[in-house]
Amino acid sequence: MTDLTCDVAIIGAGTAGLAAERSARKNGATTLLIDPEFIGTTCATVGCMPSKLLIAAAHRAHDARGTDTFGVHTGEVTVNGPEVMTRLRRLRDDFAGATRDSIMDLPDEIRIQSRAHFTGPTTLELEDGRSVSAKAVIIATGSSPMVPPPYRDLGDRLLTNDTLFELPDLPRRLAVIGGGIIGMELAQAMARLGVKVTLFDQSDSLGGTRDEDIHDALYDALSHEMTLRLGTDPQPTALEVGLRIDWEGGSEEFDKVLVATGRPPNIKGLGLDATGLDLDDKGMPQVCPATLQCGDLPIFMVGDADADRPLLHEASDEGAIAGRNAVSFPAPVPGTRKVPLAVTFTDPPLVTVGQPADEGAVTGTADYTDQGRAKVEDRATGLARLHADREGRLIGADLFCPGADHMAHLLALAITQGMTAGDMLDLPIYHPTLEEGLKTALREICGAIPLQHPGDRDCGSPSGA
Ligand SMILES: Cc1cc2nc3c(=O)[nH]c(=O)nc-3n(C[C@H](O)[C@H](O)[C@H](O)COP(=O)(O)OP(=O)(O)OC[C@H]3O[C@@H](n4cnc5c(N)ncnc54)[C@H](O)[C@@H]3O)c2cc1C
Ligand SMILES: NC(=O)c1ccc[n+]([C@@H]2O[C@H](COP(=O)([O-])OP(=O)(O)OC[C@H]3O[C@@H](n4cnc5c(N)ncnc54)[C@H](O)[C@@H]3O)[C@@H](O)[C@H]2O)c1
Repeated sequence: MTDLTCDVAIIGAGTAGLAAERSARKNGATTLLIDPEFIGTTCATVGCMPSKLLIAAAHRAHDARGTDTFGVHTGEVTVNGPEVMTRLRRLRDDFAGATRDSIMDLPDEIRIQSRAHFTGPTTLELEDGRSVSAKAVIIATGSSPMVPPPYRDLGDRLLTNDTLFELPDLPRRLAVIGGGIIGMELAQAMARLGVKVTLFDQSDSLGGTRDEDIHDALYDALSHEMTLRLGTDPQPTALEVGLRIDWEGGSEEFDKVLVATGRPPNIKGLGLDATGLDLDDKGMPQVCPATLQCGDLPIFMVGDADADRPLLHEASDEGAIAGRNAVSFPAPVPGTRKVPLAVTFTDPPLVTVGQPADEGAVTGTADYTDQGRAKVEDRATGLARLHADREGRLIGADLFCPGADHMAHLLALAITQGMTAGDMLDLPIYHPTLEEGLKTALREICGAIPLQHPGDRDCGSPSGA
């Protein structure tokens, strides 16, 4: 017997699931939003927002320590760990509370507090034994930290992004396992807050880069703030107090270890094998990135659950596309996917936009170690690489430089609009700004294509540009 029926059932009330529910309802469907907790999204509770709060405190400490060069003397800078963590949790709780309120604003009959698993392509069973029958199902179950076996028995010495933000105080010595996005952001933040940090990765390179020079600049910047041990196979041992990490050729003791070795999709226990979908060796179905449909069934997969572009704005976009397509099934419409944009909030930020420099691309470079505004601010470091096609149209960029998180949006706009390097040079670029640094890269592309240089466009550089 079916206990609940709807047009579209959404499993998971995170960013992607909430967007999917809104979209399906806006398109005329009756919906059910199923989640065991409704505690707020990963972004608000244990992801984007608390991590940025920690990073914000770290930036303040770093800037406070760096004032002497301006002739401004603040005296010794001290970091009060409990105060840092208390502010973090207070604001984090506000963000999470606002998200929870928006969930609670949904009509009661839509919210089903339970875990769900498939019993067929469009039928689900809830933990309390009730069943759900829908015309379409959207999977929006997110992802969770993967903790490799040797770290699982470390008790409270082990931290992941699920537990780090609950610490009452900052640890004195922290091992970070995984030099990907989470590892780099949190390792640098902790180091700037006075924690002695060693970052381990089994790979020889740090994550998030696709350009060798950008990687070298990133490595150089981080290596001044923490110990980097790449290409190692770290192995932990619990001590009476804290833990020891051994690797080939060395060992070091720590108070805590943060494991940031990736976040696989939450598909365990979902019963995907009951759907009839073809599953790969990881148990994942094929998901069309344009429609978010799984195979040819009325099942859609969005957000971190589909493992493609696991970022906040992509989770919202995917939810909205899938919500609409779940209603229009069996005629899903390909959604417009935005220019890929990823920002790692290190200082300076690490950014990728659009395509990498594939064969045939023309690349221009801007050096930020000698850029006027960056020098004014005592932040002169890193570089930007802009990539164009053979016609000079911008197709992508890799940046590790001050202001990269903001300039990335300008570049995404230019790529979306099909602008050439010359078109960008025809826009007003204020002096002296970080954006001005990009002119060097744009001019290099124009020269290499070559693009016609309008007779009335100046090619000089103002002082400190
Ligand atoms: C530390 C950290 C920092 C980050 N920083 C950024 C950032 O700065 N910028 C950025 O763009 N992205 C960032 N991200 C990534 C971003 O947070 C995620 O991409 C986004 O939150 C994914 O949203 P989602 O809806 O897919 O998943 P979630 O928000 O995790 O939602 C999944 C929901 O599914 C529910 N669920 C799971 N299984 C079941 C089941 N069987 N039945 C019912 N419900 C179920 C869960 O309870 C949960 O509510 C960060 C992530 C982390 C971890
Ligand atoms: N600013 C942002 O947008 C932001 C911030 C944080 C997280 N996120 C999202 O969260 C996702 C997950 O981030 P993440 O950093 O956990 O994963 P990741 O995939 O970016 O990095 C994992 C790293 O761990 C290493 N690793 C794996 N197993 C290991 C082991 N046993 N020992 C040592 N190293 C090991 C890998 O080589 C890799 O470098 C990201 O893909 C991103 O989408 C985004």
